[in-house]
Amino acid sequence: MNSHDMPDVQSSHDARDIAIDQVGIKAIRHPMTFLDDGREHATVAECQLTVGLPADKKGTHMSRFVALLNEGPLILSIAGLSDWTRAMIERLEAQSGEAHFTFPYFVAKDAPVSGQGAMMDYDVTLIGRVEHGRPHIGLKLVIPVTSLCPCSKEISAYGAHNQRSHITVETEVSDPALSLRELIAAVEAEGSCPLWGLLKRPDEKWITEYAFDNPKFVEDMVRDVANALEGYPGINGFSIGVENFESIHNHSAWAVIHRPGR
Ligand SMILES: Nc1nc2c(ncn2[C@@H]2O[C@H](COP(=O)(O)OP(=O)(O)OP(=O)(O)O)[C@@H](O)[C@H]2O)c(=O)[nH]1
Repeated sequence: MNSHDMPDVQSSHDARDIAIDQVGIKAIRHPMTFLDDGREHATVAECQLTVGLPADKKGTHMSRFVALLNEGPLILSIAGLSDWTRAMIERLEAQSGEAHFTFPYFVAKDAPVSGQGAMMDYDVTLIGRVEHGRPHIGLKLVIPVTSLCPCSKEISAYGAHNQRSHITVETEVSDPALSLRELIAAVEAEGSCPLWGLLKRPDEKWITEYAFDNPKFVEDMVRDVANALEGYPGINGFSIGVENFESIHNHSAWAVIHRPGR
């Protein structure tokens, strides 16, 4: 029995008269090449692909999302995301849709003193959205840094507690030529110290002293990142969340700043 002889339940009429904002698939992993700064980055994306479904339609065409992912290699860039999302919506015979791709983005970084190179990974989500025919590109970055507590430094005879922190930035992209690598570098500079994959002893001494000379509360970091992103070319509005995985507590310190886009 081929599919033409089978009942097409998804395409049947639905009498409840309730439109669905987003329906589709999530948590599907797929090999992907991400283009940024003129370079190809091999990675694996976790995808969430959805479309809007009109009130009178029973179901969407679920299999078509997967078919689209598998049509040739998945090669994406910030600039190419809108076209991919449009193609998805067309394929699903929908009017609106969203495509989320979450993946580790690897940057080759040289240690600050020894210069030894190693990969460092950042979690990135690219979000393509088409609504009322208009494309929008969203971005979510999770950037790990070191933070060192200014209070602890001030009150202690020696040392200061420090920890790994996550700076999460969500923003709308207004210029598809935006460089992800440069944006990550601009944000990570606002921690007490950036992270590297590989550090030899001279590097470890350097980063220990660098963080000690740049103590920051969670409030300092969220404000400094907001300052760095205010007027940053190629983005429109942002939300910044900073989480310090406190080494002196079994809980996190957390701060958020929202700046709506124009
Ligand atoms: N809409 C919908 N589909 C589901 C659901 N659960 C499973 N399916 C999918 O139903 C799919 C088959 O339906 P379609 O994608 O419409 O397949 P088809 O009708 O053969 O293909 P088209 O003619 O392209 O629509 C399978 O890929 C399943 O993943 C669900 O809750 N809703």
